[in-house]
Amino acid sequence: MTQALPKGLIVSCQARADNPLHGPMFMGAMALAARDGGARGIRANSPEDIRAVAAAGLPVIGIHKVFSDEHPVYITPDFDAAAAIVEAGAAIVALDCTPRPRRGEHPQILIRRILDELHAEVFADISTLDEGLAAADWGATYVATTLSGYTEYTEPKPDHPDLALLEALSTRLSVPVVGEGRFNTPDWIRRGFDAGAHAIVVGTMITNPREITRMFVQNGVRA
Ligand SMILES: CC(=O)N[C@H](C=O)[C@@H](O)[C@H](O)[C@H](O)COP(=O)(O)O
Repeated sequence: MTQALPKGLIVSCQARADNPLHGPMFMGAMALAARDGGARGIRANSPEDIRAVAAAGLPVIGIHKVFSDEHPVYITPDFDAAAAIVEAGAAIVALDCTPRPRRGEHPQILIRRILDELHAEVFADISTLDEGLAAADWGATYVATTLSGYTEYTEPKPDHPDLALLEALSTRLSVPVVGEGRFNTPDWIRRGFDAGAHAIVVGTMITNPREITRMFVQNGVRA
């Protein structure tokens, strides 16, 4: 089966409401810049931003973040969120496939409905090997390390990607495995591909000038 997501670098173009670059105009421009720099795909949040980044002509991994005080799951937590981003032009839907409480369907049901009813591919964001194996069993088209370090039961936010998880998934799975989360330098990306990644998603270090500036200030500036 041919997948929509090519091998290579995928750039995540996201800016939350408190970020000066929030909004479809900026995210659309980021996607064009990423395409011209060699990105093979774009990850974007919300129907508005997805419509804007689609103009770059690359495959889009769409997410729809819905934050709530009641549930820890916020990345595409239910079927309506998935349907809205497919309608906006995402051929691939990424969703949280951890077993944590959510407002929508169990991920097993959600994956099936996205495949069968929306005819989109499914990109499973997971945080452990078991979660990745389960998501692939349930039919996910891709499995990605996105949530490692961001669930209560995984190592809290180390400053490097989870290469061990990437390698374990690549060894065990036949679906393409994607590295995502804290791939902050080209060297980490190389190591990610060496560990078996089909693609690597980079966000912050390419599309978030506020965090890039902070990193320079904290690590390079002498007071
Ligand atoms: C945990 C979570 O919500 N991750 C989000 C998923 O869409 C984004 O905030 C990240 O920026 C993205 O995964 C890329 O990772 P990094 O920015 O580290 O390159």
